[in-house]
Amino acid sequence: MSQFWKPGTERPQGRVVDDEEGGVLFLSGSHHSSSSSRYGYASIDKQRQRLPVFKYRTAILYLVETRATTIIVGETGSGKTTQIPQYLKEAGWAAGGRLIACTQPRRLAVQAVASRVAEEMGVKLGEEVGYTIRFEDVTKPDVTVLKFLTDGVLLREMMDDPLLTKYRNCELDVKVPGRAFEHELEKLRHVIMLDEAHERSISTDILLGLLKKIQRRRPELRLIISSATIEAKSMSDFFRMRKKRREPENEEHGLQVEPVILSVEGRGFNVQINYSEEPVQDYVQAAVSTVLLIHEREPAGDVLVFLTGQDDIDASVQLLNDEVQTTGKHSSGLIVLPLYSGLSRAEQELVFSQAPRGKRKVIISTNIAETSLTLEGIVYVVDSGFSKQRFYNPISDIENLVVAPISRASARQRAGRAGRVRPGKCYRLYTEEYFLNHMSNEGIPEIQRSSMVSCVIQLKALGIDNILGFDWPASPSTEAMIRALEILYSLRVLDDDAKLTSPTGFQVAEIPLDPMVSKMIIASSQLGCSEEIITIAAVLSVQSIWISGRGIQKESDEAKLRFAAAEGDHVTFLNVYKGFHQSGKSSQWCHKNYVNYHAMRKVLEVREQLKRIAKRIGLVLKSCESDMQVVRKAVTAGFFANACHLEEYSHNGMYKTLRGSQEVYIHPSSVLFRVNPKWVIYNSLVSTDRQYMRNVITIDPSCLLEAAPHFYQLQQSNHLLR
Ligand SMILES: Nc1ncnc2c1ncn2[C@@H]1O[C@H](COP(=O)(O)OP(=O)(O)OP(=O)(O)O)[C@@H](O)[C@H]1O
Repeated sequence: MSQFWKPGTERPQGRVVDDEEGGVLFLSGSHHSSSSSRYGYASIDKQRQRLPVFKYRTAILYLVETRATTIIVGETGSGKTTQIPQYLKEAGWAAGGRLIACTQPRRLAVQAVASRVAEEMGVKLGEEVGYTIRFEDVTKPDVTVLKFLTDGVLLREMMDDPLLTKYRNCELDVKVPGRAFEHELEKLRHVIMLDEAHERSISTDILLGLLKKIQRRRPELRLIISSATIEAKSMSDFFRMRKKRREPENEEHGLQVEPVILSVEGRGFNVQINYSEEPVQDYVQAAVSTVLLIHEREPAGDVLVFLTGQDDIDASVQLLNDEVQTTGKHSSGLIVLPLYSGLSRAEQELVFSQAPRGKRKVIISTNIAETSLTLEGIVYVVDSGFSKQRFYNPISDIENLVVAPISRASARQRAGRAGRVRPGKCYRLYTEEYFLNHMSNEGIPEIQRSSMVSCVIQLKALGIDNILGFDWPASPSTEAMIRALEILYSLRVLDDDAKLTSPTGFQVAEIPLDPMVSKMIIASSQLGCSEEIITIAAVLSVQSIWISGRGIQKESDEAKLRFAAAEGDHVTFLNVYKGFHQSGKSSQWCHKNYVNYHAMRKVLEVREQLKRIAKRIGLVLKSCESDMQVVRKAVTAGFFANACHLEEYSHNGMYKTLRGSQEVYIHPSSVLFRVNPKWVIYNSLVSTDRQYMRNVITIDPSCLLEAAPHFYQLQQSNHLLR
């Protein structure tokens, strides 16, 4: 490997050195001195005590006792996520029916951390320690005291309980005076921990703004904000109360409202960083070659590879599996597993299973595995240096998923996936010079590069009317806000006073999907095609149901033609779903038809969950059998804003969006590629050399006027009906 790889510059051990100084991600000053086997045999209590955060237990508990907001910064693997909630419980913060909540930005991390903490506490998952993620609640009322949940779920819970009073689970008599009041106040004291705040997910940012607001009303609500790399100072400034808002009576109760920062020193095991000597041209190919080299030359230990999305992960899984089958020489003993959010639960959980003796597990993942996860066997990490990120342009109202370079903070998180239970190595598929001089230090907060539509609807559902005046840790652009209000108004989710409409606005807010998809589902209930539309919504929620990859494009395109519907992709999805169902949900059927079996299992899961929600909010579940005209109408009711028409004299399939006149093309993966019907609606855009529409359906333009007369103004109607 020496020809290809350059180790990061060596530094003496013993002190945490910032990697900018020396080009080495220093995991020196390592807390663990034990070998992996020693570590493996240590009792759970011993393991817990060896974590760097343990030395800070008393300090943390003191700060939480005396401060409204505590910001804890510590290296990856120092024990923040798994230990701090347990310390709080041990110190009595869960006594008297209270609940300690700890949020994570990612679903997989929530499940993994909850089961680890349950194991450490020796309890059954779902009892004292539980978790809640979208569509899944594994907690027990009156029994669960430690609850892990996604930041998105906590936000949704706030819609029903804006002051989060349920986290105290006890009645309160607020009128009692004097010492009794203190007793009542005691009941209110509970802790919410926002973990991995450095990821700056939209939901975490909204929570930060909301919790700051709640704290003004309920300062006895304690907040812990924890992260590996957060810019602690700016977070602390955000929570600093402005003078006029300070409430001296809280300080009389011994509580200081000003935030405090605690820095936890010490890291996990050493991780040796290696950089590519030359810039890499093709990171998929480079990742595959690196895995094969590791397998050939390095001692036992599993490998975790970070790529960007389902396409390149599936491609590299296939390349590695081909290698295993054809040459067998270098690759026997490899077990290759994909990991991305489009996989079903069962498939995702495979990555936690232990490889059989003599085998090496290779997990190829998106950044879903970047934070909080401990995958026990991982010794080697391969980092492509890229991830798929959302970028939104409020002027064109186009949100793209773009493959973009990661930040140094992300690179450190990725490296940190090795070295959690024993020393490890990280292979970065970029040069050291690039890491030091060209990578940004932190990523851009998601809120500043996303459409605000979902965010606005959530805030509205929380009763926050002055959205433009909301206190954000990082402000979204005014254009994005205005654009979101405009879209929600046109979907008739907001009324003339920018309040949620009844029932549509409230129903849309209840469905945890993009409001356009939610509106499509609500319309389908009225049109009598909700069974079909819910299937379509479930398919749209996974990245792709097709198997694609190098060398199989022709076969996969031919297979797709077997299901292709003249109406477009949405109806094609219904044909695939029907075929899958009729085959008895068979994996062989999927294999034969180039359909991604994992993705179809996920579709089944999401579909069931959506049906449950639809019933709960009073929608009628009904099938339209073969009447695809109503299906198109329902899609139009949600996605009318994405209507496009083919340019009259276009010979290369150029469309223009009706609103904004943006130039767009049908994506080659669509069944309507090269068919080029006159009028279409798309579900999303991807941008490569051009703006491509993904998941496209033909429409009758008169349906646009029917679905959104206010949106497509009269002056456009002549053009529409031309
Ligand atoms: N499932 C697990 N199996 C074995 N060890 C684990 C597991 N989960 C956690 N650990 C041990 O606990 C340590 C601390 O994990 P924890 O997730 O609490 O750290 P953290 O500081 O929150 O890191 P990060 O910011 O990366 O999430 C790990 O480095 C590992 O040694």
